[in-house]
Amino acid sequence: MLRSCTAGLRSIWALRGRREGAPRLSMDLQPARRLFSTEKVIHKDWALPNPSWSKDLKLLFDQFMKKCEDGSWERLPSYKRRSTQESEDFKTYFLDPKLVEEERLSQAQLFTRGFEDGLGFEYVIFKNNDEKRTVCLFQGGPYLQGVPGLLHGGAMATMIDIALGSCTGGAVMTANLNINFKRPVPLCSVVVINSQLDKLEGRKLFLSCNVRSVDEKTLYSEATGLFIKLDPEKSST
Ligand SMILES: CCCCCCCCCCCC(=O)SCCNC(=O)CCNC(=O)[C@H](O)C(C)(C)COP(=O)(O)OP(=O)(O)OC[C@H]1O[C@@H](n2cnc3c(N)ncnc32)[C@H](O)[C@@H]1OP(=O)(O)O
Repeated sequence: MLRSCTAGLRSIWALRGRREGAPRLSMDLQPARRLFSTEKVIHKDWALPNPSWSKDLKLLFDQFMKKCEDGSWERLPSYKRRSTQESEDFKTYFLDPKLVEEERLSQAQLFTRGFEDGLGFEYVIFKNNDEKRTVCLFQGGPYLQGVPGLLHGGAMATMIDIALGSCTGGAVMTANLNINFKRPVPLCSVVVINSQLDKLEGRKLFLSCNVRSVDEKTLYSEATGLFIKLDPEKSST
């Protein structure tokens, strides 16, 4: 499995740069300031297929895109940087200019989108607003290895946090995340994270999810999360 993953990656590296919108490899090695001054890179939607996506991931993606046609589901776009409005919302609560330099902040990006195609987190989230649930399709690449041949639990936890967070909306923070890792996830495989909002209690959002294999036969993890809507009266800094 790992050998096919590596072979796949070799062709990905050969292909990238030819793909529209893909930053060239040489450019990615330049200082972050140059990378982030490129509008095309900042505004690129990363939750779309690229050559590193396996057959399973592409197939599931196509199935969910079909479900989007009647409006019951929507694909959530994913950017390296939050929109200006979102950033402003969070800045109000957390950003003490004494703690984070403006120049550093201008380099900030969502760390799950900081890898070359196929090497790290490849994922897309679909949301059903009426049912208050999301489905995240996730393929963890070779740079997310923990135990040899297996996905690192922290990478799984990251995706679970993002998947649960995608059920919330608005300015929220994770207060509690509880994960039961039941089976190890093979590196480069595709998993499906089904998340739902279970309860809303004031500012508290109680969520849960499970992580399964594409054929649904393997239950990899189960998790619950508590997210808190930020209180405009409070600032954490
Ligand atoms: C595709 C796009 C997707 C995009 C989706 C992207 C999602 C990305 C997700 C990334 C999220 C993160 O990484 S977030 C980073 C990791 N998390 C953090 O750093 C959070 C650090 N903690 C905090 O800043 C704070 O504790 C907050 C904001 C969570 C809560 O502070 P607060 O606003 O002052 O609220 P507070 O009064 O303390 O609590 C409100 C109520 O919640 C309860 N409460 C608070 N914390 C807990 C807790 N751990 N366990 C139980 N209960 C708790 C309190 O008892 C209270 O209940 P009651 O008295 O009202 O009953």
